[in-house]
Amino acid sequence: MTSPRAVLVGPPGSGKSTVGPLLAERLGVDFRDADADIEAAAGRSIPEIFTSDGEPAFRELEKRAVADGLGSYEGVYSLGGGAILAEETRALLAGHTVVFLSVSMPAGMQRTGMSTARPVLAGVNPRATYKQLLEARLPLYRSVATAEVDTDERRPDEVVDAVLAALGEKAPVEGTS
Ligand SMILES: Nc1ncnc2c1ncn2[C@@H]1O[C@H](COP(=O)(O)OP(=O)(O)O)[C@@H](O)[C@H]1O
Ligand SMILES: O=C(O)C1=C[C@@H](OP(=O)(O)O)[C@@H](O)[C@H](O)C1
Ligand SMILES: [Mg+2]
Repeated sequence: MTSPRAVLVGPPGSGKSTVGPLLAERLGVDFRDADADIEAAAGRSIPEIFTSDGEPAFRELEKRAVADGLGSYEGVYSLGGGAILAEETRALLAGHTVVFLSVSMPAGMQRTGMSTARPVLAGVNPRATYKQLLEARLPLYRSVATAEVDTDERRPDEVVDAVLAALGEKAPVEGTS
């Protein structure tokens, strides 16, 4: 049975899609992003899927994509921020190496603020939406995580260092790899 080397979870803006490829490069493994897989399979962007089919339909696609990925990927695997909302997905994550990338509300808002790519943050009061989302999901991220890394004060490459340390993998010394 194959298993991803590390699964990245966390709220929108925690840096899963940015840190994932950097982490994969450092570990010398492949990278996959569940959102990219869903978009490729559907032939549509995530906002398009939300608009035409609605969030429940997106969550179904997400559940199937993540179940496939967890069973077949061996590299670093970044999930969308809401993947852990599905109880089946949380159950499937048991036994995997799951890193929760945490982010505070101000930093997460700043990182996601300029983008329209996340329908869950669209609306009249993105601040309240983001706060609610963090509060509701924090226990879920923690329930599946085998390690937690705070991303607030770290650049993406520093997040990678912290993830490698949390996984017990020594970060290669500059210039020796
Ligand atoms: N550690 C970080 N420090 C500063 N900006 C970051 C960091 N990680 C990600 N970003 C930026 O935040 C935005 C969202 O990152 P992304 O990787 O898409 O997050 P996620 O996949 O978790 O939603 C991007 O513009 C990215 O460049
Ligand atoms: O938090 C969420 O519910 C979502 C987060 C997005 O991924 P990122 O966390 O990578 O932004 C994407 O899966 C979709 O827009 C829904
Ligand atoms: Mg992402």
